[in-house]
Amino acid sequence: MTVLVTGGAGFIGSHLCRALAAAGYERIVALDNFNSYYDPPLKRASAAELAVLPQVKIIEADFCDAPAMARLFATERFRHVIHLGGSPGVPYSVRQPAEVLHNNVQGTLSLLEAARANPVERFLFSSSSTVYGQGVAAPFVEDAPLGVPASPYGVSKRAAELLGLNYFRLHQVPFVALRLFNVYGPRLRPELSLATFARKILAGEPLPLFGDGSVLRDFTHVSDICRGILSALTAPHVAGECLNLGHDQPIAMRHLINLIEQAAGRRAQIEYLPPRGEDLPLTHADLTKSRRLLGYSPRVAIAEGVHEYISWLQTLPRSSVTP
Ligand SMILES: Cc1cn([C@H]2C[C@H](O)[C@@H](COP(=O)(O)OP(=O)(O)O[C@H]3O[C@H](C)C(=O)[C@H](O)[C@H]3O)O2)c(=O)[nH]c1=O
Repeated sequence: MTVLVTGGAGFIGSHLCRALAAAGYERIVALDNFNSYYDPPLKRASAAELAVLPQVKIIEADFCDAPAMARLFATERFRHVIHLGGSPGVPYSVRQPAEVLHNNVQGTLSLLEAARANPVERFLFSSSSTVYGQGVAAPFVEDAPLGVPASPYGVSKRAAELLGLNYFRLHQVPFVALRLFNVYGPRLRPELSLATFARKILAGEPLPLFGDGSVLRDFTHVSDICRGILSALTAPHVAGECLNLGHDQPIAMRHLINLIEQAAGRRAQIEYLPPRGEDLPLTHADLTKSRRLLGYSPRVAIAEGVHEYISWLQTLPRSSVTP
């Protein structure tokens, strides 16, 4: 019985494949198209480390290629699909909306179609806190009305959620939308705030801060996210649901900078830039539903996670840390 992980060589995917193997899943297909969204050698290195695990098979393919996915699903007979892949960047989606909509919506559709023809026990989709949009009261509750997303990325995640929920109703694909809140940890994508700030501070360069540092983010450690995903594979009564995987303790960006300063033992220089229209002022997960349905309870405090991240960054060769 095989589990498919799309985006398997990416940041969350590479952690998840290890967590699945450690939890006893014996065959894991990590699908990735190794696109150039961020440093391809980083992903190749991550895939090479994964390939050492006997449970993991890496397949290089594009999940937007519907005929290829139909063939793959017919051959592999997946038990579970965990769809993490896609175009992940909020500002990138403002620059390249067509590409992001294609990868995140068309790509999800081609996997849903393949799962419709080759039934699976669970289809987990990595959605995002960005679907909550503007003007929603915090903490964000899954079944309360949503605002308009601030970015094409948020739109694409909401559209993909709606497709999956529709396939659950029409075709009984056991779809679950997991709304992830600012996931971080070792191997974090280098363009995100924690990675950017840490690299700049270690290099003694000014870091770019959009706004005055009061933006709040509910940073969630990747190990907590992996525990939530594993629970969602087997928990009863979750098909057709949207569930938050967050930390429920938002911090201001200026506090994040302080934590990095403490962990790195260096002071930050800050270049203040105007706020960006695509950024929500706040993300904050209400965890009532995911605690009830998944037994989800995040364990890693942000100070501990930032410390771990800085220690990991300092193990890398100097050339790959330089911003
Ligand atoms: C890279 C960068 C960011 N920022 C600001 C922009 C935001 O207000 C805040 C957090 O940005 P970050 O890049 O950490 O992540 P988000 O834009 O919240 O989006 C991320 O979290 C959601 C849930 C996803 O679903 C996305 O996949 C993921 O990209 O810091 C800066 O001020 N300077 C910088 O250099």
